[in-house]
Amino acid sequence: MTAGIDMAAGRTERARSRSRFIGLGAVALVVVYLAANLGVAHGSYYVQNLAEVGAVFAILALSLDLVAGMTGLYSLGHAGLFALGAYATTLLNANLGWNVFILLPLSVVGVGIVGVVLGALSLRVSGLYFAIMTFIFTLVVTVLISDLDFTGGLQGIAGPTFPDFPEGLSFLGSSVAWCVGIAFLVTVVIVWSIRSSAFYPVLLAIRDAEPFAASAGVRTGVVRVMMFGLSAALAGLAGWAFSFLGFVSPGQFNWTVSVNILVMVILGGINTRLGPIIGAIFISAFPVVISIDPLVQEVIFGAIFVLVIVFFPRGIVGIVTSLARRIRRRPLPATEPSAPDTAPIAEAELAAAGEEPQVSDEIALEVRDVRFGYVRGTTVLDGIDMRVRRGSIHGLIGPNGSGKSTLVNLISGALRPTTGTIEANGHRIERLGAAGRPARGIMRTFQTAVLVRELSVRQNAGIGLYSRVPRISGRSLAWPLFPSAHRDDRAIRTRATAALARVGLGSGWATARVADVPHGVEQLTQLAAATVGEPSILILDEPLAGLSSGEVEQVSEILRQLKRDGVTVIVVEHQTRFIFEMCDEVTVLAAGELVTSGSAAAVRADERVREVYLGQ
Ligand SMILES: Nc1ncnc2c1ncn2[C@@H]1O[C@H](COP(=O)(O)OP(=O)(O)OP(=O)(O)O)[C@@H](O)[C@H]1O
Repeated sequence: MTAGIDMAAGRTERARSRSRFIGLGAVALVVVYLAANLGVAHGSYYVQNLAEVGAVFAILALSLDLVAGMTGLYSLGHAGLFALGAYATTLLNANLGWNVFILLPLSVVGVGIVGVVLGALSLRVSGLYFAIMTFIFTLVVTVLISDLDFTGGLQGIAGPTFPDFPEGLSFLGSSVAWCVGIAFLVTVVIVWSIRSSAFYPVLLAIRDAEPFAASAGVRTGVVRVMMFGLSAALAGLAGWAFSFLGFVSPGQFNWTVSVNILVMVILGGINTRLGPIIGAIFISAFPVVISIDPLVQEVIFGAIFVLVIVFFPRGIVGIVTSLARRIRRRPLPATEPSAPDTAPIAEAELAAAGEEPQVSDEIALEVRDVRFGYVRGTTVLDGIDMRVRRGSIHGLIGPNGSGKSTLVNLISGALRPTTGTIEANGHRIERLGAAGRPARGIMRTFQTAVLVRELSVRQNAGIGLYSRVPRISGRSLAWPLFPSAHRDDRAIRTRATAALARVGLGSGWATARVADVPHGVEQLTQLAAATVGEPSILILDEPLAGLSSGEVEQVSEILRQLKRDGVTVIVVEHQTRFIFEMCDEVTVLAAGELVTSGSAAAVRADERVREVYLGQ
């Protein structure tokens, strides 16, 4: 007991000194930033221009990393968005005399709205098609600014003059250097804040494991569009700041600029804190500092880029972090989740539970006359009825291709039935998307674990709490500044740790990256993510696939415990022995039709089941 208290005290002390360290680090960074900005603002024209252009491109690279790195949207539209910010500021100032400080929110919000519209249109397609759509956007913008009379055509137009500091502040030096520097700082704060927030794992889930994110309650399409809007707004900010550096002309915003911004992100290190900044500084400063023949320079750039992509896909920062990880690497626990390091459900807890709880007669979930076909005119499920009693373990079995996963996908909202109704906890849910299920108390796992491989086991488990954290996306813009965010971080961590312990994954696994853990641990992590939000209905699609006999026994124990906790469990599984041992009731499908549904004993004895499923 004393040891436990001492350990807790030790942890608190460590946490305190860690946050003191982070606080001191933040103060040191601000001091370094202010000193650097002051130095630039007093520097020569050459130094100022180098730093200002570098900072503008760093804003662009960070804004692109928000979508390319965090949500997997490789945009080639950022030069177009950048141009809109720069031209809007220049033209509205030159022609209408609007103040540059009024043009700041206008550029940011205006380009942000363009980004939302472009994102909403382009996100109907993905991957390569998304890149092409956004590339076309940049082409259209550059054609327009080249051909229209009032934009100054190919010659361009002189940008507005940024007002100097008033007399008393003239010791600060160049006001443009501060303007660009502050725009850069604001971008860093927003992007880093999102990276440090509880929303960040959710974004990576949208990128790498979309069905998992949707099953946790994330409206993935909406979040993608909003992220693209935010990224566009930051590109608009870069354009606003850039307009004060001299002339704006079409050549500064053509499609090669979009490619360059992407190269900055990838070369520096995609989805890393410093990578986009390092990439932007390197690519924008290289031609200025090393003055060589442009052709030779292009060749050197190309060679560096190819080498990095082939050998170090995570860029310059990736090289450093993988070296650091190699030095720090800690051994993982034994591969069996029931090994000593893990914490299988406590014996005492099981003993205290006593007799198996009675299953109530209340219906938790009812499927009525559901029909579905993947292609119009075909039928995969034909008039399925299924009633699941509250607190029961309900098995769903049938030969391969009988429609079990399809039915599970209809219940969990990944698909919508052609006709028929689905009612859960007294609410009709058949028209509600997957993201609406957690609010109705429904969570699920997948046949093949769908997780974010670069995140830890605990971070993945925490994603299951998404729908329980209020305004998580909005607060992520300034996450460290909200006291409530610190409370949420702690709560997510504590609940995810507890959920992992409930499925037998002790602290040894919690911090391991999913990419490094064995299959059994992945399956249990899915289970922890699905149960962390304490759903009333849990759907498990083949939870035993690929598990060892020890792990199967462990999953059986977990199901028994869930039943004791009053959770209704629907389980699809091929291992009939497990199904008939574990389940109160079983529904059998064959070729998309209902064969029978009833108590496990009755179904087991049913001749039709033996024929269609057991092959007897
Ligand atoms: N995305 C899809 N598009 C078209 N047809 C599909 C799709 N997914 C499944 N099917 C078809 O629907 C039918 C039912 O498939 P489903 O995966 O639901 O069966 P299952 O009982 O879960 O099979 P298994 O036990 O092999 O996972 C099969 O004929 C399958 O080929």
